[in-house]
Amino acid sequence: MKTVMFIGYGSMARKVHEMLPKDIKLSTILASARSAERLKREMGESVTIITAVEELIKTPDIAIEMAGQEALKEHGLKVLQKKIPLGVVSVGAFTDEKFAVALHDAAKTQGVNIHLLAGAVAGIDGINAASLAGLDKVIYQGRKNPSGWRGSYADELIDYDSLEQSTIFFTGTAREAASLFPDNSNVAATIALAGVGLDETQVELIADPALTHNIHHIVAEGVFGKLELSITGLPLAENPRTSSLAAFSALRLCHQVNQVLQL
Ligand SMILES: NC(=O)C1=CN([C@@H]2O[C@H](COP(=O)(O)OP(=O)(O)OC[C@H]3O[C@@H](n4cnc5c(N)ncnc54)[C@H](O)[C@@H]3O)[C@@H](O)[C@H]2O)C=CC1
Ligand SMILES: O=C([O-])CC(=O)C(=O)O
Repeated sequence: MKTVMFIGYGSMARKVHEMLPKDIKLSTILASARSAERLKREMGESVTIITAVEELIKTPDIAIEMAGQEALKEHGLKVLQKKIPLGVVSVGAFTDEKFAVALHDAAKTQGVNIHLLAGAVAGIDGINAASLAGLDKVIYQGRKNPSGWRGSYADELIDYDSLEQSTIFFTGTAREAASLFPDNSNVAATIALAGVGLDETQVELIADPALTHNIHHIVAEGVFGKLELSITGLPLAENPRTSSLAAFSALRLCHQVNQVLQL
């Protein structure tokens, strides 16, 4: 039986746990100090709850971060230093160049991989393949109901009470988007790292009170031709910021632990 450690046990991680394949066991949760005691009561003996990588007793086959950019910065390096492959959803942390280099070097030294998950979007494979031949431009638009932006830096840019129609409240680069909106725009960083980079990928963020889904629209043009892709993703019931597909992309990595055929 292969084992997985989750870093963070919020909306996304709970969904992945609920759907884990039978041959993968959640052995450990690396939780925040605030939630550790509550999780110990909830999980009983079945899952070990720790708050630091140093407390790890049995090494899992893979660790998946689903806790936020700061948590990735807190635990990512230590996970890799234990030779544990690492799945990452808070890809926006890679906007911090020093951290990105340190994480990359640690993985290389230890001989393990970092899996940057596609998260809430699709088409990362195609964008990455196209980038090898040359991409002229990549544009990402993220549209959510205002509830999907609340609690972020958007609060300073949007007057929620008077918002009646679809409104672009941010235009900038993927680097700016993923660092200004760390819980809502990690996909901008993922698309950028697959394609033309964090400073060349154009991003527009939109609040639309009529929306019940999170809409991700990507346009990429280059030597290969043109890609235009739109995802109308259902948010997780527990967290309107997070599209359910992001959880399923982490679930996919759990499946891949036992898969010979890697799609
Ligand atoms: N790439 C993508 O498509 C997406 C990425 N994300 C990223 O995934 C993260 C998780 O999303 P949700 O589960 O919806 O958020 P959530 O807020 O429901 O859960 C986050 C969990 O992480 C825990 N946590 C926070 N700091 C921690 C730390 N230092 N160590 C251990 N645990 C810690 C919290 O206690 C909470 O249980 C988001 O913060 C965002 O960075 C979210 C949506 C899409
Ligand atoms: O789940 C989504 O719709 C995208 C998201 O929050 C992120 O990229 O951080």
